[in-house]
Amino acid sequence: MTLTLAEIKNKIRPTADFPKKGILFQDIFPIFEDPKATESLVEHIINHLKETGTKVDVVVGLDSRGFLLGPWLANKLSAAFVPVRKAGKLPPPCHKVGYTKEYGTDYFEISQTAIKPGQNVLVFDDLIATGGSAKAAGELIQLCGGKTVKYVFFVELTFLKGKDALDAPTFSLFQYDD
Ligand SMILES: O=P(O)(O)OC[C@H]1O[C@H](OP(=O)(O)OP(=O)(O)O)[C@H](O)[C@@H]1O
Ligand SMILES: Nc1ncnc2[nH]cnc12
Ligand SMILES: [Mg+2]
Repeated sequence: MTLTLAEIKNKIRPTADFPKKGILFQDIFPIFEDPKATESLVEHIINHLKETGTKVDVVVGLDSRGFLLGPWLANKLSAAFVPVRKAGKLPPPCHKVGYTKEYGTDYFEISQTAIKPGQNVLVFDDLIATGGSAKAAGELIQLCGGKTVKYVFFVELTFLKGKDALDAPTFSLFQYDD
């Protein structure tokens, strides 16, 4: 039995002032404590992609929470999976970009050879806040010659307007507006 979006959203656990004062942290890990909820999450995403006829050659998952379902989605779409990793984790040659997220700054890297020029890429992550992380992933995909066709998240913090920074349409299952 597939869980409804409302049933899955109920499992997300908010914590005030984590990891920094002023941040309301939305913890998605309790969803994964329930295998049915996890499976339903995948089903809801795949149904949307099928309904919208999204053609995907490569799913790019963002280190680290984008690795939770990225390979699973790639498998369901018969697509490749490619990781974007935090700096220093992937062997060279890599492309590298710096970015700012809701509670810090970081660097992301991608293997220069993992995406072939012209491939259609879907970026997957658990959550979009300011959009800094997803935008950096889009820049890395451009450096590889790939074309980002969609950004997919479970959670969107709409009040931070992260999707305005992105170069392709976004899809999110759960929105929080404060
Ligand atoms: O839209 P933004 O403001 O860029 O924030 C969103 C990003 O922040 C979190 O990752 P984080 O870097 O905290 O690390 P993790 O995935 O390894 O937990 C989250 O998983 C997203 O990747
Ligand atoms: N408010 C938030 N909750 C969980 N993960 C996040 N990543 C960036 N902002 C976040
Ligand atoms: Mg992350």
